[in-house]
Amino acid sequence: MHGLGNDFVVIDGLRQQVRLSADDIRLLADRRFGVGCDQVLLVEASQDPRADFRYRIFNADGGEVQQCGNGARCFARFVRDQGLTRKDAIPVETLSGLITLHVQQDGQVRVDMGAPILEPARIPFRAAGQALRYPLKIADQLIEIGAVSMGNPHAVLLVEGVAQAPVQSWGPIIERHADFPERVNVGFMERVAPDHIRLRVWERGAGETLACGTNACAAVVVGRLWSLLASKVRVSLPGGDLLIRWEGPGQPVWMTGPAVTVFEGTWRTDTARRMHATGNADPDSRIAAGAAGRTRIPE
Ligand SMILES: N[C@H](CCC[C@H](N)C(=O)O)C(=O)O
Repeated sequence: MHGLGNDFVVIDGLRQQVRLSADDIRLLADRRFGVGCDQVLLVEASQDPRADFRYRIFNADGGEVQQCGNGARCFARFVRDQGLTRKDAIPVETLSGLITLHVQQDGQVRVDMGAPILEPARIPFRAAGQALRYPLKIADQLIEIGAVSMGNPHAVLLVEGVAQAPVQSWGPIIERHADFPERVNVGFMERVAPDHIRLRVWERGAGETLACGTNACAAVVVGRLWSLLASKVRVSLPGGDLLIRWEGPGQPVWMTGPAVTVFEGTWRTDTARRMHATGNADPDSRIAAGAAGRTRIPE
């Protein structure tokens, strides 16, 4: 499935017993040796009486994370299309708490992503205290960022134009900056108008993606805190547009956008693991292929 080109392998953990290691996730997410995706979503029964389901989110690097905006919409589409619920308002448990998904008549999904978290310790982000703008030293430069959690951590910086933004160079540096002890997703925001931004995102554990729902929320929060944006903003990402609404501190962020199913299938974990384990690519050629960016070869 995908939400604006941010793609997912969504696994039914309700009607089958699923146990995947971090290696399995990396292999499944690999675009040559596996199926290929930015994140893997695992749908399971909820432990929370207020929700019928929980869904777990794993980045392509195998790490489990707290929240995923595009993934939440795809989860809603999945449980509806699989006949697992007939509700229009679907409460779901995630690592960062309960969120409610609304499947609309037009096929779009509207999500209450909860209120943004601005206290540095809860992002987590190392800072002297809470502020609107934070200095961040990268290489020999001092840049200014906003820092927000949507259940998962986000840094947002303003750029003149997203096309020339240093996503590939600064993205990985900021993702692993010492001031973000759990790493961070990095948004490069171009303000077009009070109700319109362009955004490119280097995602924690996945690299640059075509869209990132939680960073779109975080960017609008930062833009409003910096008095640059209105309460309703069209966020144009490389994969398409999201509509984000935020009335101000303490209020929830609402995200509306599409969710598309592109394929259904069966992943043969046994053969995939065995075939990969016996793969005879010699280390040098694997490294060369990886270096050429042709594929992300799991270790
Ligand atoms: N890379 C994110 C998880 C996926 C978020 C993104 N795909 C979205 O749509 O919000 C993280 O490590 O927190």
